[in-house]
Order: sequence, then C-alpha cells, then structure tokens
Amino acid sequence: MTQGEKITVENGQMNVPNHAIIPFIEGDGTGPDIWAAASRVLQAAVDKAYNGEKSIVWKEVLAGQKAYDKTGEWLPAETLDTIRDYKVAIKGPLTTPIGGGIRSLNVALRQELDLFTCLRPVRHFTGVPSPVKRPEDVDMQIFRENTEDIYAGVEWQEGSDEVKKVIKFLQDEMGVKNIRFPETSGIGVKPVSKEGTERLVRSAIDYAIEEGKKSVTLVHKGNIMKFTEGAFKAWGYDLAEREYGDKVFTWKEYDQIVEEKGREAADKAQSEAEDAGRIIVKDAIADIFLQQILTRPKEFDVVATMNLNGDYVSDALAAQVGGIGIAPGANINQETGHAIFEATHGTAPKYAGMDKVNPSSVILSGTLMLDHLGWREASELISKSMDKTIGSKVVTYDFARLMDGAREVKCSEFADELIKNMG
Ligand SMILES: NC(=O)C1=CN([C@@H]2O[C@H](COP(=O)(O)OP(=O)(O)OC[C@H]3O[C@@H](n4cnc5c(N)ncnc54)[C@H](OP(=O)(O)O)[C@@H]3O)[C@@H](O)[C@H]2O)C=CC1
Ligand SMILES: O=C(O)CCC(=O)C(=O)O
Ligand SMILES: [Mg+2]
Repeated sequence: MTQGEKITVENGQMNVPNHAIIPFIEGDGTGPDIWAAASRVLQAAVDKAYNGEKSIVWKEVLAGQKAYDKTGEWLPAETLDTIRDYKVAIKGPLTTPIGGGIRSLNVALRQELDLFTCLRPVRHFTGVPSPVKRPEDVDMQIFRENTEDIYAGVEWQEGSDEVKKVIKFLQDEMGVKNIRFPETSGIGVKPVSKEGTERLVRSAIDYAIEEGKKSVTLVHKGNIMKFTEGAFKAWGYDLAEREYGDKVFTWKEYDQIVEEKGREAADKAQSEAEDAGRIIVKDAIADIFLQQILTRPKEFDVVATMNLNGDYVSDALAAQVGGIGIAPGANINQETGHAIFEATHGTAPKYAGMDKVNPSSVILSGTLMLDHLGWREASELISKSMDKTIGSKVVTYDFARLMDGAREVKCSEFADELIKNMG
C-alpha cells in the first residue's frame, strides 16, 4: 500500500504530493454508509484520471459518537492536531443534540481551525427532480461566514444564575427596558465583527473576480439588527470600494449617484459598469432574498452572508435544485490553506445503517476537495458520471420518489453506478 505524504502550504502556496494523505471523519448516523460510498467513488476517479500516478491515502480521524465510544471525548485534540497538520480533510455529518448536551462539533471544527468561509455552491444537475420550473436558473455560490454570529455559542440558559446576572446587567447598567419576560428569558449574544465580515466578503469578491462572476450580493437583516447585520452590509460595501476600486460597482455608489444626479444617471453608471465587466456588489434583506431566489434566481450569483442566514439560505437553495441529498460544501481558510469538505445535510438518523440515503452531497464535496487540490481531471470524471447516472434515472430513494420511471438503488449501489459510468 502507498504510504502517502502530507500536503504542505508555504508562502500561501499549496504543495500537493502525488499520493496525498487526507484525514477523514466518517460521521454519525448515516455517515458510515455515505462515507463508504463516497470514498470509493473519489478513489476510483483519482485512479482512473491518473492511472495510479496519483492517489488519495485516507487517514481516519475520530469525532462524534465513534470518538466518544473509543476515547471518551467527542472531539479529541488529536483530531484537530492531525487536520491542522495535514491541512485538508473531509467529513461526514456529526450529530448535535437540541436544547442541551454538547455544542455542535461541526461548528467547533470550523471555529478551532478558523475556517471562516463556508462555501456552498448550488447548481442543478441534469435530470435531478426539482420543485421549481427552471432549476437550471439556479447557479449560486454561497459564502457563509463560519466563525461568528449566534453560532459563537454565547448564550445563557433560562433560570440560571448566569442569565440572571446578564439580565440584571442589561437592565441596570445598559438601560435595557424591553426584555419582555425577564424572569423566564434565556439570552443569546450575536457577535459580528468588522474583521470577520471583511475577510468573508474579501473571499467572496476574490472568487467572483477569479471565476468571472457578475455580482456579489450581501444578504443581511440590517433593518432589524442594525449593529450586527446592518454593519455587515456597511463594512462589506466599504471593503469592496476600498480594496477593489474599479473592479467593482456597488449599490452604495449607485445610491450616491441617485442623490447627486438622479436615478437615470445611476442606472446608466451601473449599466456601463456591467458592460466594462465590473462586479456589481449589491445587497438584499434576508426575507425578501428568500423570495427572490425562488422568483428570479438568475439575478444572483455569488452570495456573501452571515452564519445563520447562510445556514437557512443553503438548505433553501438546495431544495430548489433537488434537495439536500445533492448539496456539497467546503469550510475554508483562504489565508492558511486549511479546509474541511462536508455536505450541507446532517446525519439523517432515521436512515442510519440502512444503506439508503443519497451519498451525492459528500461525493460532490469531495469533488470540491479535488478541485482545491488541483486534481480537476478526477473531479470532472465524477461530475460527468453524476450527470450520466442521474440522467439515466438510476437514483437513491430521495430522487426516486420524485421521478417517473426511476430505478431506485441503495447508497452503495449508487456509488457502483457512478464508478461504472466514469468515462
Ligand atoms: N454539518 C453537519 O454535520 C450537520 C449536522 N446536522 C445534524 O444532523 C442531525 C439531524 O439533523 P436534521 O435537521 O434532521 O437534518 P438532516 O439533514 O440530517 O436530515 C433531514 C432530512 O433531510 C433528508 N436528507 C438528509 N440527508 C440526506 C441524504 N444524504 N440523502 C437523502 N436525503 C437526505 C432526509 O429527508 P426525508 O426524511 O424527507 O427522507 C432527512 O430526514 C442533527 O443533530 C443536526 O444538528 C445538521 C446539518 C449539518
Ligand atoms: O452543526 C450542526 O449540527 C448543524 C450545522 C448546520 O446545519 C450547517 O452547518 O449547515
Ligand atoms: Mg444547516
């Protein structure tokens, strides 16, 4: 068996050996079924694309239930150290209990490794059943801030001594009068910083420039949460204008032109900017955005938003292109090169061990990983095979229940079909 070598990053440059060691977390619930299928497909694509010259050498690291059963810890330090050391990892979903118990291990991994961008590309694959008329109009890249917002976990439970202290502080020292039921409230705090916003928006605009995209939309609820979500919008526009100058045209500039010269002049300036290939940086309030992605998805391209909005938006958009069974993602720190690839969906516990669910989200997260490594030939083999396999109506239960004339296969059989249909 090939021993493999570590991926390294020097001066911002990633060096990928031909036989790269990639740590993986199998995941809870349906994770083991999905991982068994996905790892086979990824390896087969690399073998086929490079005739054995390149390979992935998988290295298991523990997290979640499996880690707890073996080590007594949910997220062992060794797991974090290994991913830090090997730079790039891939994972199955991990369970988070609701209301109490451990905090999210998925969020902890992102925070511990400072993987500030959660990139979730959403596009339609031929033949995938969708609840909308033109799913092919959806082609968006969600850049979700991954380290702050209410996901930072700064909250206190109703009735605790801590929450009483916080409420007393808010009322006595901060003049807060509108906590409706102070005796029975839990309190959560939502930190959103300028640095956090700027690095996320920067990564979105850099991506838009590199990939020749037309627009970046800042999605926020700044009318209500003025100093967090509203500030996100303001900092995003300021950064775009300060760091990208002529490469972008912002709706802040548009508004200034409206004020000074009227709407016609502003429309003309925007249209000239579009013709010149400048990226339009615009914004949308989160509630109307959720309508507009359904009614006119073509108007959106790259989307930059905070953690909670990004979580909701990515599941909603996944539904438009066929659901959570085919929704990949990547958690990336563009500055250190660290990245963990994972699906948008969770552990789907009711299907655990049934070899039933769709492994496509983790497989496509794997294709994002292959792209990240520069192994595009292998990732293309998978994307094409995915189109071919689904196009021939060989699908898992989630698609089969929405398709006429489909042949329903198990999770592992779907992987077999993908491998068979490669090239
Ligand atoms: N990054 C991560 O690891 C994430 C972890 N979670 C965690 O997962 C657990 C369960 O969360 P829950 O809210 O139920 O969401 P899930 O995404 O796990 O499942 C919800 C439903 O989505 C469908 N689904 C999910 N995955 C697949 C798949 N691979 N193929 C086909 N259909 C799929 C199923 O729908 P149907 O019933 O219609 O068949 C399933 O019942 C929680 O502990 C949560 O915290 C959640 C999200 C992300
Ligand atoms: O960590 C979790 O359990 C849920 C996270 C989640 O929903 C997501 O990242 O999309
Ligand atoms: Mg989610």
